[in-house]
Amino acid sequence: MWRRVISLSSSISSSKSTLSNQAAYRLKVWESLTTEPKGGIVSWDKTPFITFVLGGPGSGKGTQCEKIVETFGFTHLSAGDLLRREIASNSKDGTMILKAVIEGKIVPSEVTVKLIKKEMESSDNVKFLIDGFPRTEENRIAFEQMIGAEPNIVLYFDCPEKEMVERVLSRNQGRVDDNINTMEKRLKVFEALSLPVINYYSNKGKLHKIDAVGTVDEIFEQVRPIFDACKDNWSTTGDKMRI
Ligand SMILES: Nc1ncnc2c1ncn2[C@@H]1O[C@H](COP(=O)(O)OP(=O)(O)OP(=O)(O)O)[C@@H](O)[C@H]1O
Ligand SMILES: Nc1ccn([C@H]2C[C@H](O)[C@@H](COP(=O)(O)O)O2)c(=O)n1
Ligand SMILES: [Mg+2]
Repeated sequence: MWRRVISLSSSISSSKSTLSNQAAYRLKVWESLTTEPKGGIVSWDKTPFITFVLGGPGSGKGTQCEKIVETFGFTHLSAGDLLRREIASNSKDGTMILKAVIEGKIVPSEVTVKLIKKEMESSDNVKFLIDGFPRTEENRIAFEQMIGAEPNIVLYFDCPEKEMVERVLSRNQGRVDDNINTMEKRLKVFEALSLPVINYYSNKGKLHKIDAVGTVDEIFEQVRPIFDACKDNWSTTGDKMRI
């Protein structure tokens, strides 16, 4: 397995420029389409507290989100889960989403942000963990434009590729993308398109980098103080929002 990951790493640089070019093109198209926010941004009764949860495939985002929900009362919105729900419900975008997920590609931002927005609007909570999003600069800009908000903090679970591959291949949850072929593609996409987003938040001083190797409880002990330190920020938020 390790050997396969090493060879994958060496192929990343050759594929990166193509992926980046595609992303830059899509970003340009997106920006040209979104001079005005579509469908109106969310209007809040109380200021939301938004956490983006980032990290490579299998780095443990969902696992840590469950612990954050239990301990700090956040609402967990996993972009991947919302997209899988669309596939399962045979919605109009279901086939397109399934194809993207199997190929390890990123679904167009407008589709994903609409799903997130719907969940945020119908929630009584104002503390959100948005897991696996934004995966690209296009995702990030779409969120800002369609939701009209930015994250308060961003968590980044930093995990070696070897560990991510092992975790994904032993996950056993029946996911169509938990196989070595899709995983190799997802790792390339993560490096080419998601790392720039992580750097963006690092430059803004919003990033909390967490070493994602260790037991689930050990990792959570790095996460806990981040939220303890934010409690004052969200204690002024209420529990209702409206459109
Ligand atoms: N610290 C850990 N040590 C060992 N295994 C872990 C750890 N954290 C999570 N796992 C396991 O690794 C697998 C991947 O974890 P999880 O689903 O939380 O990752 P993820 O970042 O949400 O992945 P994806 O981006 O593919 O949704 C799961 O089977 C989970 O039980
Ligand atoms: N912002 C996102 C999040 C997810 N996807 C697609 C592509 C991913 O490989 C897949 C699974 O996501 P995960 O459960 O690993 O977070 O869903 C996307 O296109 N855009
Ligand atoms: Mg997950």
